[in-house]
Amino acid sequence: MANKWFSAKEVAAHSSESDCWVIIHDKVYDVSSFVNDHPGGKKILLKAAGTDATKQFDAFHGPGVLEKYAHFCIGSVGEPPKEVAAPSATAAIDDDGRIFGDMIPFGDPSWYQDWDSPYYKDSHRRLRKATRHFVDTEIMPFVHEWDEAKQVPMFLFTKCAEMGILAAVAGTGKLPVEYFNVEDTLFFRGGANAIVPPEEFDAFHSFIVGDELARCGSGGVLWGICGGLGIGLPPIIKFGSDELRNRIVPDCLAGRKTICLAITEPSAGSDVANLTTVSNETSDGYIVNGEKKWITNGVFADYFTTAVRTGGEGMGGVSLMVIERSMPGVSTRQMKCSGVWSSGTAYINFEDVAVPRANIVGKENRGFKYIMHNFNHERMGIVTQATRLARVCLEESLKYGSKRKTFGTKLINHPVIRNKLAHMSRQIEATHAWMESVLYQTQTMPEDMQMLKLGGPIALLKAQSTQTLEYCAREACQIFGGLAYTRGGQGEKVERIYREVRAYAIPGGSEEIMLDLGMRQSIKVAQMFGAKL
Ligand code: HEM
Repeated sequence: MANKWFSAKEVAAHSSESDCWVIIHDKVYDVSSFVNDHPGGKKILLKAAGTDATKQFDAFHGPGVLEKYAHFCIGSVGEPPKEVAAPSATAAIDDDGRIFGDMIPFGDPSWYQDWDSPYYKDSHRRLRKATRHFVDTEIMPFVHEWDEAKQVPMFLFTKCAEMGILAAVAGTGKLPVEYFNVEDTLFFRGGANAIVPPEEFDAFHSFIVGDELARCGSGGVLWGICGGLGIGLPPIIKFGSDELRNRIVPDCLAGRKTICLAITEPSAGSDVANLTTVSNETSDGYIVNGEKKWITNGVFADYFTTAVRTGGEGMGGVSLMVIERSMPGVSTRQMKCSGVWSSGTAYINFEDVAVPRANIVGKENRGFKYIMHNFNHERMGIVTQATRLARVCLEESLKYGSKRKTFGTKLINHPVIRNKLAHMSRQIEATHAWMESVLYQTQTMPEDMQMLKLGGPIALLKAQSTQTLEYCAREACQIFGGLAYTRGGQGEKVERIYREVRAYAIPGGSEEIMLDLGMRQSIKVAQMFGAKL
């Protein structure tokens, strides 16, 4: 951004179609080259030419527009400061990290807003700040573009790897330091002085990265970055042979290759035990035939961690194996879905694909167990994202509601709107508190106990989070009115989130299955521990 200073009089001299400047929030924008392309129209922009158009601008645009068009900024209005500029307001209030973010009520979790919490320490606060900066500058301004293009750019994976994001969300509960160089990442380099010293990494660090990423307000971008990696890689890290791990994991964590999990089929969704992709054994491996459907990242992934029937019927005959895009007989096509557009949801065909024995994950016919191992982690990822997306709906509604006026007063002054905001807030805060409590168990409870005791609560929590998301998305759309019915612009996030609700409520266990499983499992576990039911 240029560091020049202009008087209001100087700006006023640039008020024609070929020479058009406007002042917005004390910054001067030269929009001469944009007049004819302005989505709101040429005339309306020209009417504001040479003037301070802050008020009109704020009424019609979301905050991301100025970031995206920062290249039009040629300087500021007023006198240059006599001394070196004071630190920004955010830096001033951010010294001890107790206050962070915009302070919109319930727009961020309570530990951002000066509440005490037993879960977070300085490394969590530093990570929160670094991740937010990355999302604000490298992701948020481009989300709409990527979504409309129906793909995230491949350079995003290397950027995320360089931050340490891919390693943080790789999903094994700890940092997979054997497979990436911590000194190559912003988060983890520097030993004891790192943003997060690697040995301090815990479930809350991973959670913060997922939570802050979800502020981008796009399930497509979120799943584009980590929807495949977060569930496709853990089985390999946990159960793969040394050779398989060393061949695949470092490339995926460095963003050089991408991976996805291929389980669901056209006729086997939540019903994993009945999948029909089959293999015939050969002397050096398998010949695989079958179809997979709704596979996140399948459009571009290099590796498919695939559930294949290698044995008899039911869950005991399923293996996990890594199928590679380069293998003859693999073809993928993009599916047309309501949401998560940029995540590359694919329909996959395997036709006589020869898969070497070395690509089997763990032991033959143990795939069902490995898949089950993944579920708690996958569901907690969905809970994290769904809860933040619900918060985004609330935050956007509060921001919009405090500038949009109807019947002579701001929307937030209408009790009927405040009632909606209240119901959104109470559900988000309740879900968030439960989520933190469960997360804490994932880092204190032995892993075998987690499998037993957390499966039920996590299933219920998943349903809680997606129903909260559904409620908040709906109410936010009502608050935004027509703006939530058009793609892009001020209602961009809520319009998209509303379309993406089902992408959270169905995969990873539909609400119906989650609610039933959650109760069934909880009753069974309680009985095991002595409840007389
Ligand atoms: C730096 C200057 C400006 C830029 C970069 C800009 C950019 C944009 C963009 C990208 C949109 C599409 C909607 C969105 O993404 O939010 C838009 C829409 C619009 N803009 Fe601007 N704009 C500027 C200044 C202004 C000014 C000064 C006015 C009014 C005086 C204005 C009035 C509008 C209107 C009425 C719309 C349509 C809103 C709608 O669809 O609801 N813009 N502008």
